[in-house]
Amino acid sequence: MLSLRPPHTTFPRTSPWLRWGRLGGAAAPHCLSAAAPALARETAAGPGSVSFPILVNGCTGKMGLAVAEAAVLRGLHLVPVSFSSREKVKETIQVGQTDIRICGPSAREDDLSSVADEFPDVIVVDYTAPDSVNCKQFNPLFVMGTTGGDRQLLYKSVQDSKNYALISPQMGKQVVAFVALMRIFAEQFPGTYSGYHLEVLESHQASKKDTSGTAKDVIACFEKLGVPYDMNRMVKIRDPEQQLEMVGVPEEHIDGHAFHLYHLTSSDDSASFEFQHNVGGRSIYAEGTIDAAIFLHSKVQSKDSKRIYNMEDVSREGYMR
Ligand SMILES: NC(=O)c1ccc[n+]([C@@H]2O[C@H](COP(=O)([O-])OP(=O)(O)OC[C@H]3O[C@@H](n4cnc5c(N)ncnc54)[C@H](O)[C@@H]3O)[C@@H](O)[C@H]2O)c1
Ligand SMILES: O=C(O)C1=N[C@H](C(=O)O)CCC1
Repeated sequence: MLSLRPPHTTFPRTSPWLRWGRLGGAAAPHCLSAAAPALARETAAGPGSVSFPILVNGCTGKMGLAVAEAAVLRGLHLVPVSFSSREKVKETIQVGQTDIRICGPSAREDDLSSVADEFPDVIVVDYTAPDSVNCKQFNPLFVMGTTGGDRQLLYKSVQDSKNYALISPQMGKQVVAFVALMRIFAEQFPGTYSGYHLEVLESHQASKKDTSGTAKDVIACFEKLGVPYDMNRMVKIRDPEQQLEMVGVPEEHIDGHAFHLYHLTSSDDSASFEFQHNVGGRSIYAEGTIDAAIFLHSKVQSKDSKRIYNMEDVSREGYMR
């Protein structure tokens, strides 16, 4: 079933998922070249830069740690506490010169209210798990990178509180721009792909509990373009062996990657279109998150009338490095 003919000579009838095996080794390094420079190359805050306290929830996880490291390198003041899941509570984590005390979820509202007193302008960044998305933030100014949970409720609670927040399931600026492009595409050419069939595949680390929030946003654009899609049909790959052999995820990124493929086929199979965005590691998200925190801090300082932002706002206002 695997087509080995060059893509321009064929309109594949096979599942694009199967064709990922063929794309594997060759495509991955090229796709991964979009990743941001390694965090280690970043320098501390330069002239004209800002500094404010930042508290990162989920520091025992991959994103939380990457964001904490990026915060230090960008000259922000890392608050030495972090919320995590119950089993990690005894841990202390060192990031730069800061020893971060890990607190359990139950401490979220009580023990740490003193942090908000001590650091009134602290921005809280959350990279935990879908089941904590709707927990009340002890501090009203936050950047929500965690995906899943009840998103409507999340927006409603921020709206009701009239506080500031930046919420995005996608912090990587190149992917944010791709999703924005898809949105504009759909707004300008609604219904263009009516009658087409859509296949969506997403591959993430085995620990990812929810469906990709980015894929959901892109699918909403395809729906405007005329292609209805049942989310239950999405192929979600979480098995490391399949990821290595079929998707072509490099081994070093098995624990942290986001590979997406959207494939459109016309009803008579005479035309097909394919969109991909493949990211390995956490660096583009960590950098984007710091950009988001700096952006949100500036909005709070200027008492901006808009209260809830997304990454498109950050990018459009030139905050993404
Ligand atoms: N917005 C983005 O651009 C973006 C990028 C990458 C990951 N993510 C999302 O961020 C989240 C974290 O990703 P990760 O790769 O760091 O995962 P991870 O599993 O490496 O880390 C999650 C951390 O959260 C902690 N945790 C789990 N449940 C918790 C709870 N109820 N309360 C507090 N802490 C809890 C865990 O102990 C762990 O340390 C996921 O939802 C993921 O989808 C978003
Ligand atoms: O869990 C991840 O890894 C990612 N999740 C986001 C999503 O759900 O779309 C995107 C970035 C990587």
